[in-house]
Amino acid sequence: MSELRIRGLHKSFDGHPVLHGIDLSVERGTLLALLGPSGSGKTTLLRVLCGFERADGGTVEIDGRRVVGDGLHLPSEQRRIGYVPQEGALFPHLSVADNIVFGLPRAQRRARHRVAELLELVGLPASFATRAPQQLSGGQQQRVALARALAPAPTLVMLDEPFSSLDAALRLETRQAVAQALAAAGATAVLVTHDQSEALSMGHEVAVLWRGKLIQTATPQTLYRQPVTRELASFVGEAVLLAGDARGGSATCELGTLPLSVPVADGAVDVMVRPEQIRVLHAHEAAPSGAPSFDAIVQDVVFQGQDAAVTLRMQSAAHTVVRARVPGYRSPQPGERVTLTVDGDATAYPRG
Ligand SMILES: Nc1ncnc2c1ncn2[C@@H]1O[C@H](COP(=O)(O)OP(=O)(O)OP(=O)(O)O)[C@@H](O)[C@H]1O
Repeated sequence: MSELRIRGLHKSFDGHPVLHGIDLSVERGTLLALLGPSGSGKTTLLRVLCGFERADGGTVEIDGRRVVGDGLHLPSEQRRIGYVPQEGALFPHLSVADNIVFGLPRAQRRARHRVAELLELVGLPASFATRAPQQLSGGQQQRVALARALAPAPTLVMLDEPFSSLDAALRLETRQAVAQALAAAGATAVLVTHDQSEALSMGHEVAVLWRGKLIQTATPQTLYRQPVTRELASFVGEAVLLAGDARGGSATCELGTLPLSVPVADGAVDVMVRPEQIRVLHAHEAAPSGAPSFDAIVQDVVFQGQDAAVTLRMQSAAHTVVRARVPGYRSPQPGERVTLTVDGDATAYPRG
């Protein structure tokens, strides 16, 4: 059953449309990542759902109850939404425990209702209850913000770029802790982010907002492997795009004839593969039997430890330049002659 159901939602500011007819459902107990570039309307959608902004049209239902539609605009406090903002969300003059119970009825506040249980849920020791927020790291503060959002047992939890102020190592650790806490609480959640790796790693589903429209809602795997537009392919990861010709469920391009994950009409296409699908074989290595292979010269290597980004000039008539991503320990040298093969399916976008 859908915990959140949005139909035909519109919102404009000063006559400029920001959300155009959004349709979206989030199933109970799942985490939906709402991904989009800056200015695509993510925050506006979140603010309309929370009741901080009025929609111009459309409907919103939370747990089967209409909160927006036909002139209805239920106040935020009646929507049973837990909200985790970007940063600075905790009251500095209150202890961790007082922050957690802040939104609860007075009697529960006094009884420090479920503080130890909620701290445990977000992976923090019970002894943190008496600390001041300033005595916690940024990631720990965001976990307390989540505990506070979960305290009133909301129907829906909204997280607005909650990791953006954390450094890389803390971000990974906090993401994991938050995902585990949401799953353990059985929460239905919407995570707003412009970070594709965050959306792909945390979302059960990812919805992509592009210039105020939802252009694709899919599992992380499908979104990454079969993005619906070339622009989206480049936004959710690195994309290698080559001119080609589609015929009978395959496409032929400078990297050979590749099976298509989704068939398209025969004709001129742009073929998309991911850089990690391009295997770079050193001169002494043989291509897997039967696999077409292509000569190339390494132009540039950016070594990043775990892996390396390799720019290659193909030794075909067009001398096309492609980018591959290889494991760091297999990183080739600039100027090296190599052989390329491609693993897996491609995605094609009809031209014209
Ligand atoms: N209160 C407002 N008044 C006028 N225009 C607004 C208002 N709020 C947002 N906008 C405009 O709506 C568009 C979408 O903004 P929004 O903040 O929703 O995007 P976003 O995807 O959350 O971006 P970011 O990732 O940068 O936060 C922008 O063009 C913005 O200027």
